[in-house]
Amino acid sequence: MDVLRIRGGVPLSGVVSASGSKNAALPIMASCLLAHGRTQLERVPDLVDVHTLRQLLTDIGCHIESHQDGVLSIEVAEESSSEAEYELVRKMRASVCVLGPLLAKRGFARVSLPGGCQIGHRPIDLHLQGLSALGADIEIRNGSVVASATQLRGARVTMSGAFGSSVTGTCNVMSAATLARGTTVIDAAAQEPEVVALAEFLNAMGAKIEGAGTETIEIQGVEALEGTTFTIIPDRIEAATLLIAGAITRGSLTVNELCLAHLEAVLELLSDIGVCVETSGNDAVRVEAGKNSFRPLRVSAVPYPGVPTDVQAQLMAFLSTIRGQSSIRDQVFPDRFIHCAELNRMGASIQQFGNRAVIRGVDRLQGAHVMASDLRASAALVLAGLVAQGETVVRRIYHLDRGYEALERKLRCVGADIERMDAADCLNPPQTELRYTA
Ligand SMILES: CC(=O)N[C@H]1[C@@H](OP(=O)(O)OP(=O)(O)OC[C@H]2O[C@@H](n3ccc(=O)[nH]c3=O)[C@H](O)[C@@H]2O)O[C@H](CO)[C@@H](O)[C@@H]1O
Ligand SMILES: C=C(OP(=O)(O)O)C(=O)O
Repeated sequence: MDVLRIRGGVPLSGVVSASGSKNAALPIMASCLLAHGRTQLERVPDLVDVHTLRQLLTDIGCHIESHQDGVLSIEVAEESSSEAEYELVRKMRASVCVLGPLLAKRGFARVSLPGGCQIGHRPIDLHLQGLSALGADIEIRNGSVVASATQLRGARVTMSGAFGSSVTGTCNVMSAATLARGTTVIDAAAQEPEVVALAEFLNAMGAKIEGAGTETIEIQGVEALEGTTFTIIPDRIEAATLLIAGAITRGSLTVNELCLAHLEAVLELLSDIGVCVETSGNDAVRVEAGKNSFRPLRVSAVPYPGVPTDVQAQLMAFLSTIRGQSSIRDQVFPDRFIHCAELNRMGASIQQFGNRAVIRGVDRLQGAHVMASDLRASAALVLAGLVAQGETVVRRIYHLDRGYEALERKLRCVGADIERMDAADCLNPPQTELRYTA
């Protein structure tokens, strides 16, 4: 099993590019099931979740070819199987996004209940209520959702749950509604850029969707959708992770090929902390953190356009290195705090109180052997390792590989001392000495 070994303390400097967005690419790939003819997707990130979904789509009849530079062509070759098996679905949350398209196009879907990151309770009741409202018969049988419908009908549905709107729930219902008879209105729709990207993609295939990016989405059903060509939006979570890598190492780092508009809350937060943030056009940001003194602060992770829950762990790593007391509340996934204990192993001082973590900044983190528990927790541990004194070994990086394209290569290009190696070659915990600030 691979691990990442990081020797911390190098301020990152230079230029690095954001990849295409995982969370936009996955529902878009799933929605290719709705179309006749071939779709060409550009800027698809090369990461494990994309490979997993590719396998799943192949199993249910898609013909998929990879071309150079992240170009993927997807065409439905046959429709005899509409069953997404546990072995693949358990590996990632977004596999549930095939449910709506299969139901709308083939009238039947059997999809294992999804896996994904262990970041707390992750029901799919809003997906199922939405699809039922469109006329589907749905039951849970032996760990799978079994859904059928001869013809979906437009309806008014809500995506409002106890912790906000569901992102993949909105994607599922919106894509199913494209082929429903009549008009569907989704109230309390998720407003994330990935939902907007999916709506734009579906419209490019011939759907009639309005209002994506607001809390009300209206979809007029059409008879059929046709393949198209579409470019995946930049990954705002990866971009934020890279910017925090620049800041936490007190470096000077430019991230380009990102979408500035999608990162406003994160950039404002970095500025509030005291990081010098310079933007250039709509697609590049430089963080300069060498000589600044930073301020602790209170952050709440909330739905878009606020600070994303998917950046919460990475921010926590950064705040751990800033003197004074900060706090982070996660209002989307109130239990998403497994990384606290691992950051504390590196000398951080973090205490969890319900959906809030209180962080007392320390002068220095120390290298340690740590274990990744989920995708963004892995990223947080890598960031902590980049600034820690001595050597950090991050284990279980298969979580990281699910959602980051070539992260260690990108970090190495801007100066990080980071390498992937076999766990067996990295057995001895590093010798470090812990020094806390009072
Ligand atoms: C593949 C993908 O795009 N994953 C993202 C997506 O996950 P995902 O779409 O799974 O997350 P949701 O937006 O559905 O979840 C948001 C909140 O709603 C709750 N909920 C969700 C569905 C439901 O049917 N009932 C319900 O109560 C969840 O438990 C959570 O508290 O959005 C999350 C929130 O921005 C991100 O962290 C994930 O990276
Ligand atoms: C939580 C995430 O992914 P998933 O929803 O696939 O578990 C994520 O991308 O941070």
